[in-house]
Amino acid sequence: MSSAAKREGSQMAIIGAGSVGSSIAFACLMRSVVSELLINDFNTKVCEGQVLDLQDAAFVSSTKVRVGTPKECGQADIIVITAGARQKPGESRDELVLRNEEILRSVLDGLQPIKKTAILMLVANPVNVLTCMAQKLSGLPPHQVIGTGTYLDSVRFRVAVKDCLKVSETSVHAYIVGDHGDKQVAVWSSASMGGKPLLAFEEIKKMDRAAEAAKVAHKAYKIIDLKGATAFGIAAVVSEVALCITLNKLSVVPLSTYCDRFDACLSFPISLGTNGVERIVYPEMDERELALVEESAVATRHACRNYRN
Ligand SMILES: NC(=O)C1=CN([C@@H]2O[C@H](COP(=O)(O)OP(=O)(O)OC[C@H]3O[C@@H](n4cnc5c(N)ncnc54)[C@H](O)[C@@H]3O)[C@@H](O)[C@H]2O)C=CC1
Ligand SMILES: CC(=O)C(=O)O
Repeated sequence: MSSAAKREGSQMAIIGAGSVGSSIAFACLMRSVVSELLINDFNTKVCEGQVLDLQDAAFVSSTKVRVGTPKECGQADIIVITAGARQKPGESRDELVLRNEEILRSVLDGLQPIKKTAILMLVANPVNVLTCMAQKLSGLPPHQVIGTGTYLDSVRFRVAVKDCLKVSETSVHAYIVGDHGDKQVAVWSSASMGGKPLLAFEEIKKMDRAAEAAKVAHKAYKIIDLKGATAFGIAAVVSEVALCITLNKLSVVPLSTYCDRFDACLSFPISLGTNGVERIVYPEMDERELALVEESAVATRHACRNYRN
């Protein structure tokens, strides 16, 4: 089936039309990811403004865009949730949890009944905790509820490595796993480029790897200090994830889902298609990396204690 045919008639809904929601809408519009984009925000004035602005850009796209009611959004094939408070400078993602759990609860209520085959994608932070909550409360099977997890962190990681090795980032196979936040883990031990372990390259041996991983983990803080929010990176990520879904690409990308090995919603490479998560891949990790992932699993289990069976 051609890409265009596969996308025919497909709808994506974006809940939350702030910086992140509107940037995601723009990225998806530019890439004609679906036939129709529905945008919803409880701030109806901002929502209408964003939609009118996006409609001005739609002439280069085959996607139509309009305001959607919560009920209409609940019937979309892909539902992206960005509604939520964002970090103030210096604030961690975890500190948003109480505010954003409340918002997510009301968003999910408004979307019901959610289309049985929909893929629900959480973007609002803390994304692992909200993914766990949505797996429990949305009524969808867990493999249809994902979070953007450490995809953006992994992109940031690959850029650091490609700058060091002077190759394109698509040639670097490297993942940040676990937490999309301060406890994220850079998996150096099994990362590779051109079939060769990263740790076997002289440039990587000489690199201050701990400092590079810390820079990746702190990049969002730096952007928030400078401009108040991050938006373009996550927008590119969501457009790519949405294409994986609409085109049933089965690409392996790091996203949040329930990980049985750690009994928590964490971010690990998964293969993703139209039906959602097809498989989870746990990369080889050394003892230190594994211990750090276990630490973030404990923290996530604790944060999700009210939404676990
Ligand atoms: N997962 C990731 O990699 C990233 C996640 N984020 C997260 O995305 C979230 C949104 O960030 P921004 O767009 O910068 O914030 P923002 O403040 O610009 O936009 C949030 C929007 O949500 C809306 N909203 C709040 N409650 C709602 C409800 N019940 N129903 C509908 N809309 C509602 C607000 O009216 C506002 O327009 C934050 O939690 C932020 O931390 C941001 C960047 C990357
Ligand atoms: C804000 C956020 O989660 C990020 O840019 O990574």
